[in-house]
Amino acid sequence: MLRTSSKSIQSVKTLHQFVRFASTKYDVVVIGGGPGGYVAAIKAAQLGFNTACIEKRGALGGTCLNVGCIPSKSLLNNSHLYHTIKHDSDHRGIAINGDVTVDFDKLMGAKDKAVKTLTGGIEMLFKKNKVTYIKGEGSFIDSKNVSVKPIDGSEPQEIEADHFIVATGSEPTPFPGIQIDEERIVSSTGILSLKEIPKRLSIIGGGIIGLEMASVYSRIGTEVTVIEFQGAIGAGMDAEVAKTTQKLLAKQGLKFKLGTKVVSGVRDGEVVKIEVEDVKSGKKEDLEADVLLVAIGRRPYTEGLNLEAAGLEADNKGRLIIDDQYRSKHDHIRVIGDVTFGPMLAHKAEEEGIAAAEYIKHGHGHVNYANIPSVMYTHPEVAWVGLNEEQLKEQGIKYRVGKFPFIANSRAKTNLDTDGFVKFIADEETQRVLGVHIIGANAGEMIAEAGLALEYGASTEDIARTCHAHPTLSEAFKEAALGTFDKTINF
Ligand SMILES: Cc1cc2nc3c(=O)[nH]c(=O)nc-3n(C[C@H](O)[C@H](O)[C@H](O)COP(=O)(O)OP(=O)(O)OC[C@H]3O[C@@H](n4cnc5c(N)ncnc54)[C@H](O)[C@@H]3O)c2cc1C
Ligand SMILES: NC(=O)c1ccc[n+]([C@@H]2O[C@H](COP(=O)([O-])OP(=O)(O)OC[C@H]3O[C@@H](n4cnc5c(N)ncnc54)[C@H](O)[C@@H]3O)[C@@H](O)[C@H]2O)c1
Repeated sequence: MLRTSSKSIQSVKTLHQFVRFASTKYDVVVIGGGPGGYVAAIKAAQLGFNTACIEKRGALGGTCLNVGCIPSKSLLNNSHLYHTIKHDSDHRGIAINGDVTVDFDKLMGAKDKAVKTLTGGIEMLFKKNKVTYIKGEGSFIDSKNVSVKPIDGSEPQEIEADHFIVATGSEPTPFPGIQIDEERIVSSTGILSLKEIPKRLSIIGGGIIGLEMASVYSRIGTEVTVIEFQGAIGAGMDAEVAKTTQKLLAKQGLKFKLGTKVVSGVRDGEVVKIEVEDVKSGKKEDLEADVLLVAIGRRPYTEGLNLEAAGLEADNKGRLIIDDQYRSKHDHIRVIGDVTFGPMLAHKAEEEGIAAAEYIKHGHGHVNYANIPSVMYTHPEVAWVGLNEEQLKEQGIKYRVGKFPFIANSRAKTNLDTDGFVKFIADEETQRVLGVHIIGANAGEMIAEAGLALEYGASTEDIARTCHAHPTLSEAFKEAALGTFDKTINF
């Protein structure tokens, strides 16, 4: 049952005013309905709190379900399927009699359907768990009250809560001087909803968004150029894996301009003119594209939240400042997900959502920040968890590497899909798993086994002595573990 605060009852005179202006009180109010917020709200309700979630988008699921993880994976999966059928069928004994073409509207339609089903599913979960879904923009009045501007244009509503969980997410980092119109010069949102397949796509940023979207469009016929400021792609991948990834993506037709600075990007009618400069030599070059994607990272989003009224503070990158229990300077306002510290990943936000609700209820919660997997859903996929060689060298930790290539794995051979390898990094003395880096088909699924190993402090010998089914790609995982302390069997 909802409770109405005595403060607001005192201030109302008529029943009409009471209905319009009474502040509704909850135990827990979550601001933002993305993977962090919606999971926190469900968990809080499951723990017995009277919970509401305020979301202004008009759909639950946040960036991830609406304009991030889900639509991008739909396009990645279906473009991969198309590419495989068109270019990789003949030698598998599959004859295509007739044209294989892309119906771009339907490709986009399949993506929209996946998004709609999943975001609608969260509404059902809210109903099932008795979370009140408030559709509007939440703005702090003070540290105990928020005002909600409903998206249907009705009167603002005041909400009071004992606890707040702020999960307002992130937005694309703008490129100074480049104007996004979401038509020709697009952010990650626009690239997921283009009206037609561009002939030429230039992408600023060779990070995860850049490479996933480069893969989608390259597979369906677009000429793609990735412009990256650093000397390597992959934004934080193990250097050896990043190098192999670039080689394989280049073989698929992607062009890379590494160590290259973008000077300007301007729409000129139906084309975009881009001026770039070699970071080392300073040599300038003019490029032209039909679409330019700006994907140089994301930044925390707090617009409209009225941080000052609640006394919330942000650091110089806009991340809301919290302690190790997600508490802002007020114990009853916690902050999770992209809007605060840590990797901007949906599963990280979800884990924090659970932990924040548990902290409120029990005073303790758990997220292991040393064990958050990353996956890039290109083909082959790239996945990693734990530390990479560069980080270990920096920290002066002695380690051993075990590697196993998919070319020597029987299942990969039967699948005619043998690119990539599994790389284990283990402590030199104890063989404790320190990091796992995989490039290969299904790497994103396989990395879960590495996560479990890290969580339980397994040694590579524990893994090598665990029976893995034959023939599976996971045998490469087992053999790479073996390779850190003994000879591999099949390579
Ligand atoms: C193209 C793309 C692909 C991605 N792919 C992956 C992937 O494959 N795997 C992965 O792990 N991560 C992926 N990410 C990252 C992932 O989307 C984010 O890490 C994740 O969504 C963060 O969750 P969150 O709950 O912190 O914030 P968000 O998902 O951003 O949700 C915040 C929500 O809060 C709402 N909000 C903001 N302010 C207010 C307010 N004042 N009142 C009410 N509501 C408000 C917003 O409307 C939004 O819906 C991808 C991102 C992009 C852009
Ligand atoms: N599969 C996934 O898990 C997935 C998919 C998409 C996005 N995401 C998340 O979304 C976030 C944003 O993704 P992203 O790809 O925008 O960021 P990113 O941090 O992954 O990559 C940005 C890249 O842009 C480069 N860059 C920055 N400024 C530049 C400039 N001026 N010129 C040229 N290059 C420049 C960086 O060096 C980096 O390589 C990431 O934190 C990522 O974790 C995750």
